[in-house]
Amino acid sequence: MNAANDATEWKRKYFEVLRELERKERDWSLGQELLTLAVRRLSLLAQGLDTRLDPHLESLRAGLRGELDPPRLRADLGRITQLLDELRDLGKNGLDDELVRLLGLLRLSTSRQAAVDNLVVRLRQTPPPREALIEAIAVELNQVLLPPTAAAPPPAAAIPAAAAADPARSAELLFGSTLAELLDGIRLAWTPPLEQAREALRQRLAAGIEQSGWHTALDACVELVNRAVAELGGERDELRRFLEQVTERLLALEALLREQAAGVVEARGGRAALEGAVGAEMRGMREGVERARDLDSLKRNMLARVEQIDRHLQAFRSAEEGRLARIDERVRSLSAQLSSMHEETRALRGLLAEQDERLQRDPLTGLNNRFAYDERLQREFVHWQAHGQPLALLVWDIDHFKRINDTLGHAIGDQVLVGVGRGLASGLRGGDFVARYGGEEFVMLLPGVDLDSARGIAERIRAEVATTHFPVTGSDVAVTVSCGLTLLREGDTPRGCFERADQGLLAAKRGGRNRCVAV
Ligand SMILES: Nc1nc2c(ncn2[C@@H]2O[C@H](COP(=O)(O)OP(=O)(O)OP(=O)(O)O)[C@@H](O)[C@H]2O)c(=O)[nH]1
Repeated sequence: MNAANDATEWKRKYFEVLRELERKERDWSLGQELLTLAVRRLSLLAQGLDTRLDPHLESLRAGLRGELDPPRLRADLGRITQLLDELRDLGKNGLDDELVRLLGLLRLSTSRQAAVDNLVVRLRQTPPPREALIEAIAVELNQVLLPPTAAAPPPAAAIPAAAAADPARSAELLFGSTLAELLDGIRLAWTPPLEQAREALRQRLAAGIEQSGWHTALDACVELVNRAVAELGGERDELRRFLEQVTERLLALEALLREQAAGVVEARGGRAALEGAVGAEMRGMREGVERARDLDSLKRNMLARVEQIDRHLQAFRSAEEGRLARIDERVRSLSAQLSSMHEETRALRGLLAEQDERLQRDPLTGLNNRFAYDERLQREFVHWQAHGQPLALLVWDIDHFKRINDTLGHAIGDQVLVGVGRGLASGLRGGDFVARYGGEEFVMLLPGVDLDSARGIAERIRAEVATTHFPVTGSDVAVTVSCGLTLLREGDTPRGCFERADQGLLAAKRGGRNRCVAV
């Protein structure tokens, strides 16, 4: 009886254990299937983020469809995490949009498809806060994940030995460790607080996640990744602002540099050195930006470079100031010298003009002298050669002047010379020229006057002198003058022309004086 009872009891216990084992096996299979689906759904979340990522996500999903192949899964996960690392500029809103889009891409059983489609429409119309969005998606995923499907055999290597006897526990551990591995592989720029949160979540996941907490664990992972992405965006904004500030400061420095450098011709060497130094710092900045792994080191590098540029500029400016002060001093002394030279030159020029005037003026009569006449005749001769305008040359001589000297004295003779000179000059118009040639002899140059006109002018002057009583000390004196005149002719030299006029004068003297002879 006892033996029979024992046998019955043993069988009952055996069947109980068998049922329990079958139940756990079903649970484990369900867990395994759910885990597979979770990873596939996670991969779907990332689908479409980047075309390079998509083939690996598809490969990962394909790997999860058949028998699990851990080395292949690990390879796919490695490549996916590496690519995720490159997708740092993914925005928070973009990820939310992707969640909704991916939810819309799910192809489910007819009963769930309508509910999911409905949810997608509602989310697109009025996007809820992100927490609510994740909650809604998690609810739908849970609905999809809960009905069991055909069980896949577990990969022996994926089941921890300690948990092998407990399939449910194995599923919890596998789910947790897979998520932890995924989380581990996401190489975003984790800030210290986020890194702490990630470590805490990873430990929680590694300890295993009960089936009822899977959607919360998924939420936590997505939430953490979104926070990291958002912080990355914030950090990028901060970096952009910082770089803008640096750029502004550099532009200000550059403007100052240009201002300092403007007009400084001699400072080429200093400027080249400064430009070289600034250029090196700028190159350092660029390399710093390329090498910088985080904002703090980038900021330190940038500020150090900017300060270095500032120092170069200060050194350049003080060198420039010294140089400009020396130039200023030199310029001041030069301008003092220049103004004194200018004064001296002006005085000298006045003196020269005075001397020139004296050189060209006859001191007795105040008329042009022989020297001035030679110069003027030369000029008129050149002009005549160029333009062919007539030029009349008249030579005058006071008749019997020796007698005046002899009878009235030399001093009275001088006064007569002055009077006659004045008389000759008063008979001319602007542009004409009269000079005392020497002794009691005078010459005239009448530009633009033909021979007839010259003869007329000479006659008028001669008559004027003949009828004038020139005042002298205590009396007045009447004199007559004779004139020989001619025009410049082809082949003439100034001297030849004068000699011809002189011949005319001689003829006038011979002809009885007080007359004009044109030749
Ligand atoms: N007072 C004065 N006499 C001068 C000056 N220059 C020349 N004479 C005189 O002028 C006189 C010129 O005399 P002549 O050359 O003989 O001729 P003239 O007496 O004028 O006789 P004709 O010319 O033939 O009419 C000389 O006695 C000179 O000494 C001068 O600057 N002042």
